[in-house]
Amino acid sequence: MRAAVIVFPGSNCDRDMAVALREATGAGVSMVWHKDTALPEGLDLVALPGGFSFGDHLRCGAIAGKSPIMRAVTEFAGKGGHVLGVCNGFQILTETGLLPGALLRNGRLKFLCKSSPLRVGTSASAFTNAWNAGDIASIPIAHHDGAYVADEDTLAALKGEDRIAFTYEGGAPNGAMGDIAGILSRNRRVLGMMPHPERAVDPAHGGSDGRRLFRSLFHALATA
Ligand SMILES: NC(=O)CC[C@H](N)C(=O)O
Repeated sequence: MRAAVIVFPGSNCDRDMAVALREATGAGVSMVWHKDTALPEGLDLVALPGGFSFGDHLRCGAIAGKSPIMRAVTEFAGKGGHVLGVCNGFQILTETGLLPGALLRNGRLKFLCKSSPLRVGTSASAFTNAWNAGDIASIPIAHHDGAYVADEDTLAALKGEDRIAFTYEGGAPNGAMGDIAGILSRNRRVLGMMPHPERAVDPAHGGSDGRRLFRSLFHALATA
């Protein structure tokens, strides 16, 4: 399996993502600078990591969404490539239109940094196949703009097409509509999620529930 992690100025979870991918899937991981215009050949996955790209200026992910590499990422996704966006990565995916909706300021206007119980909405994706729908996973959140919003038609489509990958169990701490924590694209190959699975891959992290997401990717994408 071959993966690339895109690095923006202000990314702070890029190396954690690379370590999680290497350790939990055995993937070869390339770090790709946002000013690059092409991705390495033969990739199975592109990961957009969490952080504070461009200092969250304008809106979280807005400037990163216009980075030169995002054209190549959009092309990769257009050809059916798998893309994982975590936290700031999810914000970048909505800014580029690879996923619908937007992430707004948390309901109580506070930065939230804590472990968060999630309910798995579907096992039918490369990112979630190691869970059963309805399973509970504890994965940390760390964001100030995590309130997912979308119009009613989009919310109905996400629900009707089984594209809600994760919801916050017991209610969204950030005010997200439908308690949505993560969603899939229509072809199910792009996942955006606010919680950080790469921060929960080793018991030393305080929990390893996030490892299942990487094991899912391994099952779905590792060929050798
Ligand atoms: N951990 C992150 O990726 C944070 C994303 C963004 N800077 C926010 O605070 O909402």
